[in-house]
Amino acid sequence: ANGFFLLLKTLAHAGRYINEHYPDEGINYRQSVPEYDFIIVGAGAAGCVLANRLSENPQWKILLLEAGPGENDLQNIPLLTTFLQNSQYNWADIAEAQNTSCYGMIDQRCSLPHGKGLGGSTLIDYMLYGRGNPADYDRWAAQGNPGWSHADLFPYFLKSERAELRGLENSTYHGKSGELHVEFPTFRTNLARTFVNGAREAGHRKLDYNGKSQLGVSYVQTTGLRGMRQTAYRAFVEPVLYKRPNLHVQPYSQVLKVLINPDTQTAYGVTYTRHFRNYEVRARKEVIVTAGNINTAQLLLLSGIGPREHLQNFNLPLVSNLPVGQSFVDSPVFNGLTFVLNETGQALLTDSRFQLRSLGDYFRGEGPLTVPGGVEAISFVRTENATTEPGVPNIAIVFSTGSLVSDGGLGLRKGKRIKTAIYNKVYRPLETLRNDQWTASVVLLHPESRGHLKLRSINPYSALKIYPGYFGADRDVETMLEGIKEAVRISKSPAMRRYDARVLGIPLPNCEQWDQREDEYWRCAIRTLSSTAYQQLGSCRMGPAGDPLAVVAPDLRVHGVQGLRVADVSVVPTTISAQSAAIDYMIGERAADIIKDQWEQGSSAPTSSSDR
Ligand SMILES: Cc1cc2nc3c(=O)[nH]c(=O)nc-3n(C[C@H](O)[C@H](O)[C@H](O)COP(=O)(O)OP(=O)(O)OC[C@H]3O[C@@H](n4cnc5c(N)ncnc54)[C@H](O)[C@@H]3O)c2cc1C
Repeated sequence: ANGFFLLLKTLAHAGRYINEHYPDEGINYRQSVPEYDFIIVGAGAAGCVLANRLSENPQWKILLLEAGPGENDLQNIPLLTTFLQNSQYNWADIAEAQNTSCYGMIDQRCSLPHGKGLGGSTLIDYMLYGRGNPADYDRWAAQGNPGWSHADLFPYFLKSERAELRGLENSTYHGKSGELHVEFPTFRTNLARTFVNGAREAGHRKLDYNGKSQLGVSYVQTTGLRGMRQTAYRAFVEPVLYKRPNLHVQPYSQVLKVLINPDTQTAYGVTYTRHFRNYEVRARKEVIVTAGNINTAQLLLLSGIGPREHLQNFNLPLVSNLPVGQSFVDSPVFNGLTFVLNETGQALLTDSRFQLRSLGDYFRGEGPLTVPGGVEAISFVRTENATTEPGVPNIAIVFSTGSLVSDGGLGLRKGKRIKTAIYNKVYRPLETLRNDQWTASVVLLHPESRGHLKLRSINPYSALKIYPGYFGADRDVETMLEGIKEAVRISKSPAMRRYDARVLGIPLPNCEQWDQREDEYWRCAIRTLSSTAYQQLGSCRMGPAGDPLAVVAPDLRVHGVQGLRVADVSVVPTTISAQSAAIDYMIGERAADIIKDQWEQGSSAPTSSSDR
């Protein structure tokens, strides 16, 4: 399959070339004016929803500023997902060296990809659409965040969604008239069907994980539109941009600082850079930061909002002393559980004729290229020793056909920074093996371990120091181990035994002192090959005044500052039982309603959120 993946990679490069040489084509960018009502920083899922909903009011002028480029159809092929981490759409942050994890990554530093461009992380994500568990949101509300219980938020999930899910047409758990298409990929391998059947035999119920209950197995629901990636920008901004002269969008515009009047503690605009020139633009009403979990924290810190001592170390004048970056949490995934089959022809792109035909199929919205990164099914599991509420999973087992070598070692291996010595010893032999493989990626949904973020310098182009802290709590390793055992149990179900699938028998070089039948081997493997599951949250956590961990109030205003809100996954106060895109869309919807309520009720500014 290497040749075919090289072809796909070439297509992706062509897309990059087009973006770089014709940067504004097809983006409908309009030159900004000196003042807007609302400035939105970052065109990720939440930012795009906000741009759409706030510009519904023709009296309001909205500016959406985005640091990265526009999107490109050539890169919207879902199967290309693993390559996109090596594209211009990734900020490509790298964590600091870790003591308790990332042993298998170059310099013990795991990569932390997140999206850059119109659409944010939805440009490069795996497109899985999952909303988590009602209990996740009830936990937020119970911690002093009125308006954020599941009952409050459920309508917002439905509002965004336009479900076209075969078999769930009459489900009341799905929205039918929103902007964001949600579908099952049209293509399925027999191996995925067997996995779902095997999981059922192992006691997992087949269900809609976005329905009444979440514990069980399902084919993945994705944010695709007839097989093509649908980014947040394409869903929420592109369709309205020409119709709304009050909405301006500027790619290639990186915000450097939020401008805050130190006397009134009020945000009044931002400075940004575009094509090597700096600009200042003012906000009559509010600046809304939706720059993602990492960059939102960075922007606040650079603007004088953060822990007093940390800002003092950089001689940054303090605006509000808040724990920005202190509640960073990232769910790890273990990608090292690969099974080798006794058969060939079951994987996505094994046959060369099939590969070429698949390009034609793709343009009809069919075929294997519509499967995001090879991911086809998922089972949400509550393991025996789980501490989550009944019905709330602590592990997700994500099924994909193939293994780390299926993209020719060109995508995921590079994206994850896996050491060459490990790849060569353990995985490279699979490149020439005719037998098919499948991988169970085990995701820890509710880690106890916490990380944190710090400024590296006051240079806004310099990446933050990121300490994800994976497996700082031993308990997280044990939960992951339980997840691995459950995946192995599924592999031994009668349905799956048909393929006589065996766990890949080559041990990781740094764990060789243990036998693969011993738990200790897997504990070592977990700390070696786990990395981000792309569920980073909480760096600007939401909570009431007086909550020592809170950065924003339940109405998303930054504590102690007027005219400034944060409205993305960085505000999420506790972990969720899903990946984060659907949650980010929901936060955008909820934020838009809060803002409309506060400004449309009266013409004056909302009163100050609590000072501390
Ligand atoms: C590789 C990967 C796979 C994922 N897979 C899934 C999945 O399958 N399912 C799922 O639900 N979730 C997934 N996620 C997570 C999901 O995509 C994100 O949680 C979600 O999009 C977060 O949205 P956000 O708005 O908070 O941030 P982002 O989407 O990251 O958007 C922030 C935007 O702000 C811009 N920005 C940042 N700083 C500045 C600045 N200073 N000035 C101007 N603009 C700025 C960025 O360029 C970016 O476009 C994945 C994420 C990644 C990275």
